[in-house]
Amino acid sequence: MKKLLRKVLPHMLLILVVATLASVLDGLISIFMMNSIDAVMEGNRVAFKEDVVKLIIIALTLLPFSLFLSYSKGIFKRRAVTNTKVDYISRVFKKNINEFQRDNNSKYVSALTNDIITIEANFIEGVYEVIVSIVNFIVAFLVIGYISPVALGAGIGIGILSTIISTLLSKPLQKHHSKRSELYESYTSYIKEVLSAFHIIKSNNLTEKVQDDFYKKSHAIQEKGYVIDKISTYITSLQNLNMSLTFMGIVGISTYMAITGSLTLGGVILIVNNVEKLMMPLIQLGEWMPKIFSTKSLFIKIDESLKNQDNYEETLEIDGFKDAIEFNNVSFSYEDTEVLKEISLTLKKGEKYLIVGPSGGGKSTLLKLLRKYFAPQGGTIQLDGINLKDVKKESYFTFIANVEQQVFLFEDTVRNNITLYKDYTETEINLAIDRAGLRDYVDGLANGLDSIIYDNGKNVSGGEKSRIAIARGLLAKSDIIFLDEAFASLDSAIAKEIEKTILNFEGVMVVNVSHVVFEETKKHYHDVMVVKNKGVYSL
Ligand SMILES: Nc1ncnc2c1ncn2[C@@H]1O[C@H](COP(=O)(O)OP(=O)(O)OP(=O)(O)O)[C@@H](O)[C@H]1O
Repeated sequence: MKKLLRKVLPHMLLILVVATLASVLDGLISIFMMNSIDAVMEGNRVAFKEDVVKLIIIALTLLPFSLFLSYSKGIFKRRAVTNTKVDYISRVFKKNINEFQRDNNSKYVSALTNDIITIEANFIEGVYEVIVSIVNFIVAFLVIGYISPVALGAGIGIGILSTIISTLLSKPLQKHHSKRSELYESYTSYIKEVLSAFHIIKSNNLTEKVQDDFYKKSHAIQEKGYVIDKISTYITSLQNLNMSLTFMGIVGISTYMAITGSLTLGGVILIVNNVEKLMMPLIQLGEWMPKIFSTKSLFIKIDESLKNQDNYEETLEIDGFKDAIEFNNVSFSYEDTEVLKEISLTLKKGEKYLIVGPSGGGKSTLLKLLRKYFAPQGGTIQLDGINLKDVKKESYFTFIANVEQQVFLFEDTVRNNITLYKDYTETEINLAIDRAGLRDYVDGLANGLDSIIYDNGKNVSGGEKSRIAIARGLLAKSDIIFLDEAFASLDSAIAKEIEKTILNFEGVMVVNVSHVVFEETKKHYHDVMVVKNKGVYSL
């Protein structure tokens, strides 16, 4: 909340300056109007004419300021909303990989859509309204004070009462906004699940159940929105009642002062005119302050969800993988499930390792430790003699490539999908394509490397996706390639062919976690290891 305000401070100051100038000009219009009415009452034609000319000049000057004020609001909102979104996404990418994977990513989608829309409607819009209202209130306050301190005293009373009411009433709103945000999160997750399971739902005749569940979830959100609107209406009604009573009071006081001769007719008109200008900002403040306060819970929720539990400071950069990765008595547990216990092993540069074992044995966990998604709770993993825990992730990730069963492809050219938007020469790209066995695929495309891959590879086969992932690793000149069930969904002939290609990579260490084991390729690995019963054993 505070960070966002700091970032848009110059825009807020601009609004403050423009709103102040516009409001002062408006106040001057009231004063010259009062003077012109009093001049008419006194029969002073010369003074009347002068005041009317001044009135017209000020009214014309006010026009560009009013336009600029609404323009500044647009700029302020655009900047504040963009900033909130960009800041959010950059903080999401600061999450640790394992902590991000532990969450359902609908949480982030919901925050980026629903929560940010609420922040825009209640906080960002609210900040603008509050600045303008405060400025208008102060100017109307000074104008009335200039004519009648008594009426001004009444104005102070309204201000204090109104602020107290707004603050007290914003508490229940905060709670409901936070609850609605949670409902949105679960709703977004549900929609994602239902749309991904479209064919399963249709082919198992589950449409009615889905529609029923969908109704319940949508209804819960609408119900919460209804409660929020209801509370907001109560708040606004109370504020309006407060304003109406005070308005009547001030008009009564100024009329009485006119009857007793302590105020001119122009003065009464000025006060009546400015009481409204004093009231409107207060009504606005009464409406917007609870909305602004209610978003506090959303900012807190977003902050909490973006915090990393593990904030270990990595200090070392590496310039490549030179010798070996060693596990020294490494133990790892998920909460209370111990998966690996005091394992020791050495993986050497350029060598190829096949990791097998029963389901749930801990193969993926071993790979996650190697990929630095987790750090072990016991023992150490040494990379060329230094503790992997101390190596900066970005630095380590430069030298490793991951090939998984699910390969993510961007909706972009084959070239950009292979280079991952980094600069390489045509020779380097072509070499990687040849070594990954992608030559036939690329040559068969109408536009070669400039052909577009659509919708996460709808027009690319499973084997071609794996080869693209391998070409990425080769091009990045990775020293280590980790494969995680990379061949699981491939035709065995294609899988064997890709595996053979990888086994021939010189100088590259390969760690292949796989259920799919081919006898003819198995013998080409330097070591085949089984991960089971919390240990790792060479076959
Ligand atoms: N994020 C997690 N939180 C809690 N427990 C987990 C988590 N990930 C894995 N486990 C548990 O740790 C154990 C090892 O899981 P792991 O995924 O490493 O096994 P695996 O050998 O790769 O299994 P599979 O071959 O079925 O993929 C399993 O009992 C699993 O339930």
